[in-house]
Amino acid sequence: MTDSRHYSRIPLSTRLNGMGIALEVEAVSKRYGGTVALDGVDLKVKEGQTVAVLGPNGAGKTTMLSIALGLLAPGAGTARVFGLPPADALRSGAVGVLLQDAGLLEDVPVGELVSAVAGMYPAPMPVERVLRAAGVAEFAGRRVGRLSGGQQQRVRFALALAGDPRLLVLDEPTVGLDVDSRRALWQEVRARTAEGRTVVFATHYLTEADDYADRVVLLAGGKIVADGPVEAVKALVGGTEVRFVTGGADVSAFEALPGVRQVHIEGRTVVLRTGDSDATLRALFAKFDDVRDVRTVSPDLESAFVSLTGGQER
Ligand SMILES: Nc1ncnc2c1ncn2[C@@H]1O[C@H](COP(=O)(O)OP(=O)(O)OP(=O)(O)O)[C@@H](O)[C@H]1O
Repeated sequence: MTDSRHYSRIPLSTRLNGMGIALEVEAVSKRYGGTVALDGVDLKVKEGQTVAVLGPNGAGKTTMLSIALGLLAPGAGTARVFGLPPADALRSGAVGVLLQDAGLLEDVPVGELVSAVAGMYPAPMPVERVLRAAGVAEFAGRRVGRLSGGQQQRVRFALALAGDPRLLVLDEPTVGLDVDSRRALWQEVRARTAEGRTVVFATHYLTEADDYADRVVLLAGGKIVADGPVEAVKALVGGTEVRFVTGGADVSAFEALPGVRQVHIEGRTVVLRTGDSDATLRALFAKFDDVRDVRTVSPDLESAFVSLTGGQER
């Protein structure tokens, strides 16, 4: 028979092992007065995934992450982290969080702050390692309030790492960071995902999603409008572009080529959007002998973003 007293002494982070789903929101909605911030959002993040949450300003990214972490009450729906109410998972040290503009204690030296926060967790990362990983070691003795905006953002990242969490949730983590600090942050994120840890981050930098995420969740107007591997989301915009220069021929001749869905002309360049670039190219060369400077361009995340969010501001 299980001894429940004994069980309750096992650190929560151990009890969470092997549950499979790191973060989950189900049928979550949230309104602020007349504004619908989230409208029936479902999201399950498996352990080990690196998920980028993208969307224009006001799409609901921060609201969704805050609800998922139990920092904001949903109007409807539920949130779980490692199968538990989010507050319990957060207390256990299983989750590290970096939120936009999170306030920091200003009068405390960086090293002391990191050390105090690490001390609240059952199995923290060694403080020296946190300071190095977040790139704050060089100013560990300085008071937080004296640091620049980018340096303070690095301190926020350090605090997110302090508990050596199995899940990191980062809301626009590289805002205000210089090139080297960005690279260092992503290097640490990569090191963690290589160990099978889970990372969920919101960003406006599509290249960050492209480079570091294995899954993209695209929010617009409080709804998830695309969710899948980066390549699949890119493919949603439909097909490859074939561009070439030609002396003549009219649009309808190109429209008749196999696979072609759309044709437009940019000066002397013809741009075909095709669902089967191999077939299009074979027929193009067979039928038109004055075609030159042929290039094929795969859709990028930027075009997927614009097409799926209706070209809203981001
Ligand atoms: N405390 C609040 N009071 C009123 N409206 C709010 C509040 N917080 C968010 N909203 C509104 O909810 C919607 C979603 O906001 P949210 O901050 O989640 O978007 P976001 O995708 O994170 O945007 P951004 O990219 O600008 O950070 C927006 O229309 C925003 O104006």
